[in-house]
Parts: sequence; structure tokens; C-alpha cells
Amino acid sequence: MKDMNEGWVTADGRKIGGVLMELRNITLKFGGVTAIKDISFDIRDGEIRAIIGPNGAGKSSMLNVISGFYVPTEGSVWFKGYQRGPMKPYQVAQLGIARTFQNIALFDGMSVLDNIMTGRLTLMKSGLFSQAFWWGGASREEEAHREKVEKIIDFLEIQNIRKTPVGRLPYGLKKRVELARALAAEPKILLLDEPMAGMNVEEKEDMCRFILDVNDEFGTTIVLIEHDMGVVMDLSDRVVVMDYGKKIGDGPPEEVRSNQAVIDAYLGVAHD
Ligand SMILES: Nc1ncnc2c1ncn2[C@@H]1O[C@H](COP(=O)(O)OP(=O)(O)OP(=O)(O)O)[C@@H](O)[C@H]1O
Repeated sequence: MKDMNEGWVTADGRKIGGVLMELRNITLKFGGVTAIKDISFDIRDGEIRAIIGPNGAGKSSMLNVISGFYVPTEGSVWFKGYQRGPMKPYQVAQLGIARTFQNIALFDGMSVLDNIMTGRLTLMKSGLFSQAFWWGGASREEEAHREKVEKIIDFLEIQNIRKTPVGRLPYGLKKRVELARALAAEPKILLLDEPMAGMNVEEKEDMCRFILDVNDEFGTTIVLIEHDMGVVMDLSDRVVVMDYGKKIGDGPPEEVRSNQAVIDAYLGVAHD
């Protein structure tokens, strides 16, 4: 039996804790377009939470609300029990929220290692200027950051490409480097926007394994948007289903899969 206040232990032995983030009655409008209509749900400590829905359902908009990039037109976002106001990107990172993007956003000319290092910028105390010139404590600090980054490189099994410019890598590996860069920020919540998009079966299997390992090893809470239903059903603890900006389902994968409104949305059944 799930205790909704204290959390629960999953079938595979992972601990899902209390509510980490709560989205209350979120509405998001772009001029005349309402991308999200009065949606509420929560994200629990340590869980893998998926957001699914047909094209244009509002998933990316919701991820942008969670990340703080969009401020909802109505409703409120609560993080660790406090209501969150408008924030600058560095403040989001400092809160412990990191993300990957639908279209890879890496520096092609830079090595894998240097790309991953950029994920630690918000954690660096001595600043980029002194880092660049190795002044005073900067070199010692840089060493500590590099150590952390090397651990992530080992964890994601990309040691052999650490010096390779990202632009030369195949797609699946670029996605893994993007994951590494997000992890370098040591996030509490990791947001993944279609982490498997464009991947072949083998790359998808690898990415699935790494997402599960990240969650298990670091206890990172993960929120992901994904179109591959097999992946969503295998990975997620709970799934929010959106359609035309509304929430039409919310629960464990097996419950959502048998929800008639969800089946209709995916089959394209006409709305009233
Ligand atoms: N910046 C924007 N300005 C205007 N309309 C927007 C903007 N972003 C999203 N929309 C609209 O909001 C609705 C939801 O879009 P959103 O991209 O969030 O859906 P989605 O579920 O992520 O779609 P997909 O699966 O195709 O990526 C769509 O009608 C879209 O056209």
C-alpha cells in the first residue's frame, strides 16, 4: 500500500520519498493559445515521472514551467515546500534543477570533457575569469571540479571519447554527453526532453539503462517527456498524460495504460 505522505518503496527496491515539487492549477497562455489548462500534479523525491501526450498536448510547455523558464499565467509552483517566484536561469541551476533539450545543445568544437565542465559553471566559486588564468585558488577549485566530472565520465562510460570534439560524435553519444553535462550540475531534479528521440534500438537501451542508473546511484529525481511508450512504461514510476493542454491521466504506468481517455487520445478519438 502506498503511503502518499511518506512515499513508498518500488517493486525494484527504490525509495520514493515525499513531495519535492508541486504544480498547482497551472495555466499557461501564449496570446490567444492556451498551452496548459488548469493542471495540478506533484513530483516526488527519487521518482521517475513521465509526461506523455500527443503532439501539441503541452508537454514541452509544462517542462518549461517546471524548469522555471516559463512563469505560468495562473497557478503556482512549489519546490521543497516553498512557492517559487520568477527566476533567472542561474537561480534555477542553483536550486538544483538541470535539463537536457529536445535538440542537442552542446558546443560542437569543444571536447566532451570541456562540454561537461560547462555544466559545473554555476557551482564554481572563483568565476570564469580567474579559472581561465589559473589564479590563486582557482586551479585547486578547477581540479576538484575536474574530479567530479571524471567520475561522471566513468559512470556514463564515455572515457574513450573524453578528448573528442563533440561535433565528431554520433547522435546517441552526443545525447549521452548532454546527460553528463546536466549531471555535472549535481541536480536534485533532472528534466529530460525526449531523451531517446532519433535513437536506434541499441542507443535507446543504453540511454534507458543510464537513466535508471542515475536515478538509483545518485537518487536524482527525473522528469521526462518521451514519445516511445515502451520506454515510458519500463522507466516511469508515475505518468502524467496531457491532451490539448489538459491533464487526462495521472498514475502508475499500468493504470494509465488502461485509462480510456488516454487510449482515446492516442487513437485520435474526436472531442466533444
Ligand atoms: N512559444 C510559444 N508561442 C506560442 N505558442 C506556443 C509556444 N510554445 C508552444 N505553443 C503552443 O502551445 C501548444 C503546446 O505546445 P507544446 O510544444 O508544449 O506541446 P508538446 O506536447 O510538447 O508537443 P510536441 O510533442 O509536438 O513537442 C501548441 O499549440 C503550441 O503551438
